[in-house]
Parts: sequence; C-alpha cells; structure tokens
Amino acid sequence: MDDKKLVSLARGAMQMAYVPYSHFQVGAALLTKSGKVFTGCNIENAAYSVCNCAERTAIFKAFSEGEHDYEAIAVIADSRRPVPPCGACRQVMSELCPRDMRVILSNTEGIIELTTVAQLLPGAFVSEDM
Ligand SMILES: O=c1ccn([C@H]2C[C@H](O)[C@@H](CO)O2)c(=O)[nH]1
Ligand SMILES: [Zn+2]
Repeated sequence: MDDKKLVSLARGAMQMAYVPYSHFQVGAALLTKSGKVFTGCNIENAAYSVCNCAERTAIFKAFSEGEHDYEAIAVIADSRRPVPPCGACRQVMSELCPRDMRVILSNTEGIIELTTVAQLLPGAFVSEDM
C-alpha cells in the first residue's frame, strides 16, 4: 500500500471524529506488517484530559486485536501544516512502534511530510531507563 492510499484512509477516519469541544477533526491510519489497516479518529470528552488522539485510537485498536508489528502510520487534519502528533502520541509510538517506522503527516490540502518515530521523539524514555 502506498503512502497516498494510507493518507486517504486516514482522511476517511477523520470524518468519524467526535470533537464537540475543539471542532478539530483528526484521522489516522496504521498499516501493519501483515497488510491490515487500522484507522482511528480523535474522541473528546467533557473531562478534557481523557480526550484520545486519532493516532492512539488507531494504535490501540490494532494492539488490542493482537497486531503488534507496524509498517507505517498516516495522520491527517485540516491544519495549516501537516498535523504534528502530540507528546503523548509520540511517547506511545516510541513504545509500540519501530524506531524507523514511517510516519506520514499530512493536511487536507495535500501537503505531506515524511518522518519517523525516532525523529519525532529523540531521546525517548524507554523501559531500559528504569
Ligand atoms: O496529532 C494530533 C493532534 C491533535 N489531536 C486531537 C486531540 C484533540 O481532540 C484535538 C485538539 O487538540 O486534536 C489528534 O488527535 N492528533
Ligand atoms: Zn496525540
């Protein structure tokens, strides 16, 4: 599956966002090594701290179904620049995804930025640090 297709699946997931507070829809699509795609959207809550980002929704869906090996993730929002994952999502990616995994950041205008988990969170706190 090419990056553009993964971005288009993320765009579809964006429509599922539950965002009554920020009105900022985000979609993600996670490609597994086995070729499956798990999509995710952001899901907000009146207790703001329990809002869940699109990236973590997609990763947790996959992980909870026993899919632990990931190839790439695409993230999209109607943002001025390709939407950057928040710190919580970077930390989760650094724990559950390969350091060199492709992270495809995009916006609805079609601007795409390619990065990796390692580039998004250099010096990540990991289990070996405990
Ligand atoms: O990469 C990002 C950035 C933000 N959000 C969500 C969290 C919240 O619902 C809204 C505004 O921060 O966007 C994501 O899902 N992914
Ligand atoms: Zn996040």
